[in-house]
Amino acid sequence: MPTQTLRWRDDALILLDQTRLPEELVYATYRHVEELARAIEGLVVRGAPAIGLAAAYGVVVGARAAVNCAPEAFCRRVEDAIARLARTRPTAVNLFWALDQMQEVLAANRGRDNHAICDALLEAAHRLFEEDRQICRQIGAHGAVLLRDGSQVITHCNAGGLATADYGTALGVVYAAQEAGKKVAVFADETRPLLQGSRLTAWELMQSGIDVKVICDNAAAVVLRNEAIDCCIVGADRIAKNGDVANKIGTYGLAILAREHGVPFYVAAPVSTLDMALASGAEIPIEKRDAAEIRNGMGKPTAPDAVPVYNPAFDVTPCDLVSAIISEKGVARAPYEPTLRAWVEL
Ligand SMILES: CSC[C@H]1O[C@H](OP(=O)(O)O)[C@H](O)[C@@H]1O
Repeated sequence: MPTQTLRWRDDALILLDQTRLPEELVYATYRHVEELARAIEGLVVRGAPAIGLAAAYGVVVGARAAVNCAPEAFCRRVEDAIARLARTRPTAVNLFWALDQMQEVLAANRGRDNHAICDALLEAAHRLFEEDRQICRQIGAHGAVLLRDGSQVITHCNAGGLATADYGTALGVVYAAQEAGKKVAVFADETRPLLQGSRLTAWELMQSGIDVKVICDNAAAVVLRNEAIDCCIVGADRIAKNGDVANKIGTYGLAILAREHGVPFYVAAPVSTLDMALASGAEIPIEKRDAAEIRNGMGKPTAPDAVPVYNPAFDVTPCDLVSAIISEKGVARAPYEPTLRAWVEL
């Protein structure tokens, strides 16, 4: 993964602007919480782990902007930053998990001077970033054993280095298999309406020299029918304790197609994507996004401008369609709850 999704430099958060890919490699600098919040809402940075990391650094941005306030006002401003970042996107639980980590650091350092609190918050954000890099590689290692040399896989959306600190979750499995000497060919669903597959996954895999073909989302059925597909592998934004998986819209349909064709359907995600407070996927909040994303697909009219639109950004794949869940702790198979609980408690 030759480019960095996000990095902290000169007291600011630098984001690769993923809305400009694949045509342009543009980095943007964020020193204000509101600007960063809008960047998360606009998918400048996207992908469950990357959203969490951007928000963690966003708390540091907010703290530094308030460092000259009186202590109580400073802490209020930091908590306001956390609250604003928590309102950006509702589905990826990693966002709330990361913000909770930052809230704990603030609470543990109350009473210290503002600069010391800023330093503690920055140290925590860096720790989360480095942990994510390691976790993605652990997920990759666990998942790579599921792929044979010469595997053909279908992915959906982008769960690669662009969705994480780097390396990725679903694509991390592909990278790890390739590093283990196994040749892997990827069919990347374009993933309407925002085309994270054709714009981001294809770009990322080509940068890494991995065999990739882009397919229309509605071609996945015939690819599963006509090609020797070994598995489907996707990321996740939130996994309920029974193993139901919220992921990019279209994932549920791909899982049904995989089952119809007798192809394993794997989900790769860090433990921070588990939401053990939810009994099932029915309780996962699904982000509804603006109609313009469908009416003006990536910038040009593709539907009447007054046509009503239904644009859920995610769907839920029932656990019975999931062949295995791969995390940094290992590979879980149904029934999922006991293993997921052990992963969270380990
Ligand atoms: C590694 S999690 C990536 C996950 O996030 C994507 O959603 P979005 O691009 O809207 O942030 C998609 O659901 C991916 O599977």
